[in-house]
Amino acid sequence: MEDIQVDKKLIDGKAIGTIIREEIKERVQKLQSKGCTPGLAVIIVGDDPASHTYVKNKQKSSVEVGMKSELIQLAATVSEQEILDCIAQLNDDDSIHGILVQLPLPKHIDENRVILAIDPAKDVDGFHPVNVGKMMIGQSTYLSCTPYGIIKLLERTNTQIKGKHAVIIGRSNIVGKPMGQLLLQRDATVTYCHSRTKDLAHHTKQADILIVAIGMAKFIKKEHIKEGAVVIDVGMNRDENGKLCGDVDFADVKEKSSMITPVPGGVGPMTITMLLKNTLLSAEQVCDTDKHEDK
Ligand SMILES: Nc1nc2c(c(=O)[nH]1)N[C@@H](CN(C=O)c1ccc(C(=O)N[C@@H](CCC(=O)O)C(=O)O)cc1)CN2
Ligand SMILES: [Mg+2]
Repeated sequence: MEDIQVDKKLIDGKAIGTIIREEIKERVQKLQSKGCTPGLAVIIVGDDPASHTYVKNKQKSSVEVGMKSELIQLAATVSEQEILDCIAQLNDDDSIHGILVQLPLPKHIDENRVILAIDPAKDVDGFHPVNVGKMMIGQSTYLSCTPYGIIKLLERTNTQIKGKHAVIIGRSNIVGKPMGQLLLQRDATVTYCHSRTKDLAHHTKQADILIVAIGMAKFIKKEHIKEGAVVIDVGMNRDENGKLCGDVDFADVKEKSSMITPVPGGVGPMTITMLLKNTLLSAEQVCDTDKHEDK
């Protein structure tokens, strides 16, 4: 018999993402049998190679689960009004259930105005203030894909959240801030840390669940964590050899943690998985008469 080595400490976002994508695919097939194909439109501005890679991945993944994918590529010199016009057209297009604008945008474009132009019902990134507001007060809505994916990683690994102390390093609108809210709603005690936090290790050492989104390669060492902590690494950096790595020094921290996400293959694949999930939910709202609880 084949001996399959399973690393029990590793939170395998790629594997968990694949299982969830299979579930999404089945639900897409159900919609298709009723004559409705979920459609995702992605707007990309400029030619940042990393952004183009993520967008290609989003397109490929959406087609793999049976969705229609539409790509709108705009030059880096495009005016803000042209982007807004493009969004207005997609808002009115009944074959499109999800719209996202790949970030970051060029400096001359106001990201907030662009996000505000997306119909909240099609905002599958969960970045529109209406959806952020709903999330804050615990109403059913599209959740920002990275924190939503992290919640799914914790759930699917049976990590208890209730009563645990979760420490988040990072306070961005798309990861840190919503992450804390989602954990709070699941009865965690939440501490936010950031670049100005004094004695960071004092806080991180108290974490049962440590979420790291600080943007500094291999910054978190074993001295920063409590024995047995669950460590979630949102970072994506290049190390001194140009190799992709997280904000956590994986080799240093792994032994002391009870579970840890790798980079690559941890949080990243879940971000795209939850984008597919949000697009599915949007299409179900429009096409399906069945009620779906799990938003
Ligand atoms: N409109 C949005 N823009 C951006 C988002 C977002 O959610 N919506 N998030 C990031 C980029 N991003 C998706 O857009 C993203 C980044 C990385 C990954 C990922 O799977 N990473 C892999 C490694 C990839 C590699 O080899 O380079 C991993 O961690 O395993 C997915 C999505 C900013 N912009
Ligand atoms: Mg800008």
